Amino acid sequence: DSCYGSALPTISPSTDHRSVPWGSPSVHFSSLNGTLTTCCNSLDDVRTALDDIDDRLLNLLNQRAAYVREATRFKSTRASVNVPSRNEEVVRQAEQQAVHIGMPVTIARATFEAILISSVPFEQCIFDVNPQ
Ligand SMILES: C=C(O[C@@H]1C=C(C(=O)O)C=C[C@H]1O)C(=O)O
Repeated sequence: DSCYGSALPTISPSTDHRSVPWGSPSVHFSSLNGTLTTCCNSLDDVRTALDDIDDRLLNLLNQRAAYVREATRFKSTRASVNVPSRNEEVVRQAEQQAVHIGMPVTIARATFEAILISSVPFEQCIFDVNPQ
């Protein structure tokens, strides 16, 4: 729907007070034995799933930080640590992939902007603490 685009629409809610849960579970996934499962039946169910995904994201971000650290080894000057054109390419690729896999583009863009505004200072710090 319209909330998956790169610009979010401003739409006032059709009703402001709803009996919960409204709608029907919208997360469909294959469980271990291959049967189709849906989630969720409670806010606790939702938060348990989010906590699990956040843990996996942190592990991936840890791996990414290890490669960012490695990139520093190929930079000869501090000024060459930050590469704005490459930063833009990383965000643009994330936005394009988001469209491709049908995920909200606003989330992809904001997430990768946050990754870059934290990765560059991290890489600069690694550069600074490693005198040659
Ligand atoms: C990792 C690099 O260094 C910096 C960090 C980047 C990143 O986290 O993806 C991208 C570009 C650079 O600003 C690189 O040059 O590729």
